Amino acid sequence: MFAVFVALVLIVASWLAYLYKDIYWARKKCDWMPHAPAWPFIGGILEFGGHTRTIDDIGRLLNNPSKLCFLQIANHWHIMVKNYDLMEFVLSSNTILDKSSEYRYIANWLGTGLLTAPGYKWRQRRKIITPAFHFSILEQFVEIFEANATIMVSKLEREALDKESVDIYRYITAYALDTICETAMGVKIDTQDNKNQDYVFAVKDVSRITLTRAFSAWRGIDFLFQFSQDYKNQQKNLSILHGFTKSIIDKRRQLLNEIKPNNEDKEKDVFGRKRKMAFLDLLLNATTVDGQPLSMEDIREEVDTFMFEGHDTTASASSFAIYLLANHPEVQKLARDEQIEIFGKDKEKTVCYQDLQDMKYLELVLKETLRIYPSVPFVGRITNEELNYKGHIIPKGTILMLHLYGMNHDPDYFKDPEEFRPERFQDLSGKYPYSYIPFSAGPRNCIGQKFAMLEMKSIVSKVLRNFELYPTNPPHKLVLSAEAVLKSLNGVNIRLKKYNWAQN
Ligand code: HEM
Repeated sequence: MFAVFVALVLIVASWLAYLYKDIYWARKKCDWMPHAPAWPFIGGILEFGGHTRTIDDIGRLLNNPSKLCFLQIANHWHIMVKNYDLMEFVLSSNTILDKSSEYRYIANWLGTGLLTAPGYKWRQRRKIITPAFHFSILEQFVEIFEANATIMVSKLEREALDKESVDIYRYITAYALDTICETAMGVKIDTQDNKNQDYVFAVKDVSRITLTRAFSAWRGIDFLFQFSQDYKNQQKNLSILHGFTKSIIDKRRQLLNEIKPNNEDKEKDVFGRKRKMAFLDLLLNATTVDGQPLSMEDIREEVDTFMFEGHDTTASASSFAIYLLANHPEVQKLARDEQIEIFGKDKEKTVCYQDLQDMKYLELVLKETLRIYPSVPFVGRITNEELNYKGHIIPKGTILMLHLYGMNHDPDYFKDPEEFRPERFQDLSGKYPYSYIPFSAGPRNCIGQKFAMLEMKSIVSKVLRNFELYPTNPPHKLVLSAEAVLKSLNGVNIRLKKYNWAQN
């Protein structure tokens, strides 16, 4: 019996030694930066006090002159980065392209689509997908943005006008889901009319579970996670999400087949309307380097990636922009004056791409919103070789956690960082380009950045043309949570009154 016990102890000890041996060396090699307190085995997990405190907790660890911190969590180690030079070094690199291990939680849903793809696969996919964001394609989407925004305005008029408080995020997120689905997949899902709610719920729940796993010592371990209730929820949700995407891909494939080739109608859809090119069409027609069409799985993971990256990010940012406008009447006035200049007497005139380009002040408002509330607060990479950075070693296998939120709120880069001042972007000299990178930077930057700015301008413009925005009484205080996308856990509440455009 004693021998079995000793054998067991030896097995466990060897297993732990195997798991933790690299950390010992990583610690030593990273002695050129401050280290977060670490307990045996669990490391620095106790430094974190739950997801509403993640931003502050990381900010605290980085509050030192180097703006760097070595952090061990279980058997992984991170370098947390708010240091300008290292941020630039990582993001501008053509070799530090692999995403960190936290992304594998979302990979259950997104597979290895563009966001999560390892470097070698990413290059090929990025080449295939880049044309989908050409100006001529984005231009076609303006009509879809506007049509869905009209539905949202009617809903707000019915349900939210003159109420004490309305959570604008709820409305914008449904708008953004409808919009990304119609643009990316070419189909309407009408979530604004309360359809496909199981899909909407599954999107939300999978995002929540992803965050919980990224910041939990035991849920991050696949073997333990499979015994939790969230594992069961996740499996159910994934089957809804993947089933939905597959059925959409099938429908779109069928629709494209029904359009007669070499026929003057080929630019029209089956309903006789001018056919819009969806990203999905591009994927259905794409081939790999060896001339093979993309498989169903290849297409599905890209469509899921766009559904995720393309709605939650813009929904959060647009809601925060509207919240900031409601709380800053002088900025709201300037933004509306610009709308009046562009739309003249007719607030319902057909909006075109150029109109959105002309909204220069609104663009400053959105940039400043993304500085204060960056939709993606952190970006993670992993090193797959040992790196030499200014004579220091960054070991192979290091997770580099880039704190975009922290940079944006650092007074060394932005004077009075907590103040909402869109004008600051008018004369930002460009001295520190990597201090403001809401869409990341370098080769793996956000492919949807132009799409996002257009969509956000479109929806905020529509709201400004139809409503006066006010803070709630007392003013609503946001409870921020750094999920995969930055959110407010208690909603984004404001008050709305009808804006009388005729007075202009
Ligand atoms: C306010 C809106 C948005 C913000 C702030 C934003 C921000 C970002 C950031 C920071 C990254 C880098 C993520 C990382 O390295 O982990 C990224 C990547 C990406 N974004 Fe966006 N995004 C926005 C909207 C969109 C939209 C609308 C789409 C699609 C229509 C999109 C699609 C993507 C994709 C596919 C990637 C991965 C790119 C690659 O690795 O090549 N994003 N985004």
